[in-house]
Amino acid sequence: MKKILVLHTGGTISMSEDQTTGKVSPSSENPLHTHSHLFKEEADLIVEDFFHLPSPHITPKEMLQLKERIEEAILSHEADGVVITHGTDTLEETAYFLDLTLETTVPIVVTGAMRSSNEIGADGLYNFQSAVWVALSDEAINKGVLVVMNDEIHTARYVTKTHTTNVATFRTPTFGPIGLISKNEVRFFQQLTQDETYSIHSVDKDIYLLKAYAGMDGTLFEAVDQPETDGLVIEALGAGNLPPATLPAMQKILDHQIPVVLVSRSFNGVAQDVYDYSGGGKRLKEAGIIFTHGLNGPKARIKLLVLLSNGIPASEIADYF
Ligand SMILES: NC(=O)C[C@H](N)C(=O)O
Repeated sequence: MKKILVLHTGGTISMSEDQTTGKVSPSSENPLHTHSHLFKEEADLIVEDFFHLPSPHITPKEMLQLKERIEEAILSHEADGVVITHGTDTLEETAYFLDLTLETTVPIVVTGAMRSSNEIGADGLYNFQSAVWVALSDEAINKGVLVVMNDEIHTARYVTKTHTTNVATFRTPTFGPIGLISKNEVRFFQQLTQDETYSIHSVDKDIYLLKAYAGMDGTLFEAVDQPETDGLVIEALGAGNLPPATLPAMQKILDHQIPVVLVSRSFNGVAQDVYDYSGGGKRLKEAGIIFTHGLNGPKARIKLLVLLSNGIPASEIADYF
């Protein structure tokens, strides 16, 4: 029987709702513990309450601790698969961080819930069951970190939370999910392999994320342009353009050798250096701004953090995006 390491980190999946006030808060006992027996015919679950945090409290430091615990379990052959339960607000960032830093073929699956454990139609136990099934599946081997929610399997790299409350919140814009769970069957549609991992031991970098808007000027860029700043990600307009009033401050950041990574604030598509006007993508790229292909802002920030934490010099960062 396969051994699955289950690391609970908190989030709505381990919360309950006060039936009189409607307030949702962390439960004293993880509600999923009462259901471990459901899997006794299928898997040997090793369960740990690793953190008990709402996911807005998760930082790269917790992500690194999680990565180190998983690495230890894999190296000691403690687990044939790993399931992580996590709050959904920052789930995509933790999942992508693990994807970029864990070099393994072992299935690693992240899941969560949109409804707390005692709400009508609670999705936590169902998503947890699906995640265990995916972690047990031979087809999930060597696919990098996967996110399983609401009967769908997504890559950590491109999945994103798209709705504040709907259980169908996790989507992969542009590319779509890579598999599904149909009743008790796990089916993959694509043969993916994990293609990049970086070894890191610390996450002490100051990287900021700014979003462009009509009429934006250089104020926020000037605030970010500090000696201790290690990097900047900008969610630019459309295919990858910025309002011209941002440019003088942006140029100063580039002159200070701070890597600036550009993604699009559009939900679908990839950033491209198309337009040749002041603030247009062609000119931004020529000025030294790094374009990404399909990552959203929070993911590009995680990747920049991982690359810089790995020791890659700012001058070489462009080669990795
Ligand atoms: N559905 C959730 O898990 C949301 C919650 N605020 C969290 O991320 O911790």
